[in-house]
Amino acid sequence: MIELHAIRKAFNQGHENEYWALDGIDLSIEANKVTALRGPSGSGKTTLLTIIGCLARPTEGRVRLEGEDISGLPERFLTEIRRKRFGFIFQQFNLIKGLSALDNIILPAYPTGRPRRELLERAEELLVGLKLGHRRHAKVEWLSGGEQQRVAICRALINDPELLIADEPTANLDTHLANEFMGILESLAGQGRTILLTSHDPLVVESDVVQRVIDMRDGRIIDSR
Ligand SMILES: Nc1ncnc2c1ncn2[C@@H]1O[C@H](COP(=O)(O)OP(=O)(O)OP(=O)(O)O)[C@@H](O)[C@H]1O
Repeated sequence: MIELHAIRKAFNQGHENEYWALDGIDLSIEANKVTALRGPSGSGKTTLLTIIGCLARPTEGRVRLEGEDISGLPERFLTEIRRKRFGFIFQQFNLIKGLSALDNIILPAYPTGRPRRELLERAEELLVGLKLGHRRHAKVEWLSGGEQQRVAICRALINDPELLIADEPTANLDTHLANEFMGILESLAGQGRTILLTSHDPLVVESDVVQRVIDMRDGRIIDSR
């Protein structure tokens, strides 16, 4: 689905504090699989996610999506790809306070022009699927951490993305909620979704739901199984 070729990423390029967060990544992310990036803090996992998700551009190297080289596309095309084909679940969930669960979920779908009624129906369906239908009108700041994450998952799914990207999805969850998240992941994987996540949580990377683990260190891939 996605192929990376010789990806390098520098921060503060040309300055005294130039830092190469990724240093030669060749990787192919397969469709319909759950892949995890594992590695110590600072190994480049999040940086790699942002490049795969078209949130950032590599300094060097090529990214191909379904065979098409997207590395050089203008920003508006990348935004379009991001919106239509990827769903993101961030570590801090990034929900908008003051808005209800439903309103948070439909936000990424506004630019698509789909009718609000249709979006609300789909958002409700997603919430019910994650056993949170009864909290649909609650403001997100009233929800527990696990509930907030489920809202974030619904939001990531509202545009029916081919690839779901999650950065340290269990970092803010206790063991019980982390197990609950793994159950959700299992059902999403069962629907044939392609999922890419970063994690150093053994509960995630050692679970049977994760089909491929890629080990990173110092901006490189050191192992892959
Ligand atoms: N905007 C930035 N400016 C400068 N350096 C950065 C920037 N973003 C990341 N880095 C550096 O790049 C390296 C890789 O960071 P990255 O966030 O990808 O690591 P990570 O493996 O996801 O770590 P963690 O597990 O702690 O989230 C780190 O050393 C980090 O300090």
